[in-house]
Amino acid sequence: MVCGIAAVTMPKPSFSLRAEQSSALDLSADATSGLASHSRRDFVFVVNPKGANGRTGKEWKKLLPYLRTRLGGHCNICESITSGPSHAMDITREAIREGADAVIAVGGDGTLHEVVNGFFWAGNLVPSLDRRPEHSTALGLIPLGTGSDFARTFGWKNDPYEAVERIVRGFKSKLDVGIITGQSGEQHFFINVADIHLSAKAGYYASKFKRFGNLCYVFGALRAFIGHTNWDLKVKVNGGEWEVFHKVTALCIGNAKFFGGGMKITPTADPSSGNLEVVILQDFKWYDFVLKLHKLYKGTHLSERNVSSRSVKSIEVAEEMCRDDIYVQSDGEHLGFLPTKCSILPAAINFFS
Ligand SMILES: Nc1ncnc2c1ncn2[C@@H]1O[C@H](COP(=O)(O)OP(=O)(O)OP(=O)(O)O)[C@@H](O)[C@H]1O
Repeated sequence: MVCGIAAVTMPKPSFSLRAEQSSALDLSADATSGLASHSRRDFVFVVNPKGANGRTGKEWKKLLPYLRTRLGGHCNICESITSGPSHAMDITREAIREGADAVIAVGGDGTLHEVVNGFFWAGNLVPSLDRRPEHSTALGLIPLGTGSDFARTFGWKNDPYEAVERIVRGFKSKLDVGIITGQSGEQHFFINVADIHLSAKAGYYASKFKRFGNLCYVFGALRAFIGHTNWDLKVKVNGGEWEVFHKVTALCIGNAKFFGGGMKITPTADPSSGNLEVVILQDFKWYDFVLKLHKLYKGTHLSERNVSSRSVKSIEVAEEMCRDDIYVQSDGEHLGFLPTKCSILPAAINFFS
């Protein structure tokens, strides 16, 4: 048992799920037998109240009564509001350790990214402390962000009611997770797209303009063009030889298809394929973006002369000449600068789909 039927708001990462069981619920005889702890499923909703400029928090308040009606009969609904960046990660780890059946990210791609990273600790899936070894916590998503790009791969809209119905239906599929290692050697996990150079720089600046909604991506891109140069990058695929790609504008590594608020950048990616799809844009000038933007949004850019793509299990990317200023991001979150390494963890997480 993770927490009571009543929604519980937890301002700090360390919430004792089991402690709430006895106070919030009268489990009477079952509780003493130890069976009741697993008789109702425990679903933890990790809500970023500041997502989409605060819209996530407002929508969540409206959604909660509906959620209770649809799920409350079968599950303990545990609401956990994040207090700031990275909090979703801590909440998720704690919930999994305490035996939650599902952790559901409520917010945008940044919140989902943090929840996914919370499934891991020191490179491994976080184990549950009080469940059978075969128990696994499922991941869910109520997309309520600015871009909500991950949801687009499945054709989902920012519709929280539809998302609740998916969770009620309970159908799950296995999702691959990308692993990305930054300059410091520290591992991070991504579920959507990791990208390098211009797009990552644009993402970095877009995060500063979120108050303008989806326009943040336009402002971010315009800002990123200032001082941008297409650089030669070294790429090593699947542990092979280093290969030089000249004048790289952006290199994108997709577990899923969309980034930047709806751009279908890695159109052949499939988060259940066991592969990452790499798309490299070379020697793009600013006017190429004007002329080819519609193709990037539709995902029809792979046939362009200066675009290449391939399916990989792992990829390493480094500067041909050391520069230390080539941006790297994963799932729209700034990670640092090159060099970087990515690989895939196939079928790592059960996902409500
Ligand atoms: N309570 C909080 N206050 C401020 N920032 C928060 C809080 N909780 C989480 N965050 C941060 O907000 C960032 C953005 O949130 P989120 O991704 O949910 O919304 P978004 O940026 O509007 O959507 P998208 O990423 O889909 O464009 C997250 O990366 C997270 O670190």
